[in-house]
Amino acid sequence: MTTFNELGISKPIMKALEQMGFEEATPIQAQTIPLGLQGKDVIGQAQTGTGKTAAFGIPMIEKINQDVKKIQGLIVAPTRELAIQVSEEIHRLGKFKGVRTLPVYGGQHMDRQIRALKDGPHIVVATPGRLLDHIRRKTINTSNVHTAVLDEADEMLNMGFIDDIRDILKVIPEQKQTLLFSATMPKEIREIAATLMKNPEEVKVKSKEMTVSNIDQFFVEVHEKQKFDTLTNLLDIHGPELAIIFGRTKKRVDEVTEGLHARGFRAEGIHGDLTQGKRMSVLNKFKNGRIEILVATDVAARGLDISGVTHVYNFDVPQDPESYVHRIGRTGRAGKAGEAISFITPREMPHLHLIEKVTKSKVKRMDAPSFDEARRGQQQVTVEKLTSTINGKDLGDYRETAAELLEEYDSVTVVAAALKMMTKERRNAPVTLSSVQPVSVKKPSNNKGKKFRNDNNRNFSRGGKTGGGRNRKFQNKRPSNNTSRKQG
Ligand SMILES: Nc1ncnc2c1ncn2[C@@H]1O[C@H](COP(=O)(O)OP(=O)(O)OP(=O)(O)O)[C@@H](O)[C@H]1O
Ligand SMILES: [Mg+2]
Repeated sequence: MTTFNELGISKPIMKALEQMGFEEATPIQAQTIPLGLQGKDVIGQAQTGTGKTAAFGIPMIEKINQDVKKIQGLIVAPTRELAIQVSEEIHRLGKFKGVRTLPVYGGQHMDRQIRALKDGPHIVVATPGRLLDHIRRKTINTSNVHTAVLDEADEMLNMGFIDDIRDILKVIPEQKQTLLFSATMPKEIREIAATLMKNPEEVKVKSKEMTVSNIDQFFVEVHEKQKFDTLTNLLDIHGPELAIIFGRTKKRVDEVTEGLHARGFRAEGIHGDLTQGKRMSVLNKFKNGRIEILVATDVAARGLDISGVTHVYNFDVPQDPESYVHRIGRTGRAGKAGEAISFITPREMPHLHLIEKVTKSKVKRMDAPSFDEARRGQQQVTVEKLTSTINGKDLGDYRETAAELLEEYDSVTVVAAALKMMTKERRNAPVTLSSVQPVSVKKPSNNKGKKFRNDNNRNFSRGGKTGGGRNRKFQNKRPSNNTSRKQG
């Protein structure tokens, strides 16, 4: 265990960490903060939800001279929502030092952005396309940047972004420090990374699996046509606090969302075809629990840190093992428990085996529940609510009313009626989705860099609070590292 004090962190940042409830450094933070402070180039790999943002954020903030109103730190992230989230975390960490941070991303008014940039932020967190736009218009000056970070580095160095990244790094002073972070780092991407850095130190938090141990991983073998019923049955049984359902395409996301509405679930979809305003509003609704289900393309797979996500469903199997790691990593963050359930059609079983092999994790079989089991599962969710009320709350004058009721009816009838009222019975509306092709196994050598940038993967950004809170001690049962890659 390493305390932040031992890492030699300055007072204003210590104060921020205390306010954020960070009690001790996570392994990736303990290992990379000293290197960052020494000015070394670093490739940092650690599992999802283990605090990589602060691992690169803290040393960057330490090195900012807040009296110089120029951009000194640049962080590049693959999606808009992620740029906003990282910017918010950097703001929280740096506020007592007076460090000013600005997120800069596509889909936002250029004029407003230019005005905010004129105010002289110290750190800019940007998506690559919009950043390049500003560099070309000379509305962002990178000549004072001493630290550059690529968050989700393997994704940023993948086919869709690599040229932009090279162009961005070209205009930053040669003597800069470059930090690359991700939960996944396929070998061929690591090789590209090394060409952009000076003798980078590679820090890999040791762990057998790429995925975090606090996520229980399951698969359900299910035919395409049965997927939707299986999904709603599972949702009834699991009663997730917040759930993310990943679908392969935008159309798929829209159809699943509509289907869920038809069956009475509070769900909204998020993908790259929506306006930025809509994307933000959907994400915010999800974060404050006004909707309980987010249906998403891979645009939401990387980096997003939303507290309360208890379940991730891969309605469609992810295209590659790295995407699997990031998708399921939206739950089980900061030591919390989570469950991930992947739907696999019989023809896709080899693909599941590839995922297991590359991530070195065991995905357990779960039987698809029947409609009857789902009904009983729903009732069980109600029973749990009822028992926690019995145990936890002062029932006051409800007891009196209950006693009166029991003079008139027998106890089983009274409890059954209460359960029926409390249970959200689903409408069993028929839902048919358009058919899709099963995913086939890709040969491992098949230039991994060139993955399908199929959907809206680019330009996802997320806004809003990170799971804040007091005393957030990392209870990671088995701290380990992980791996990540593309999407955007
Ligand atoms: N030392 C710490 N103690 C307690 N909580 C922490 C600590 N460091 C980070 N956190 C919290 O843990 C959560 C996950 O952190 P973060 O988003 O940086 O993870 P990550 O490693 O970047 O994950 P991903 O690979 O999914 O991007 C955040 O809510 C963050 O505020
Ligand atoms: Mg991250």
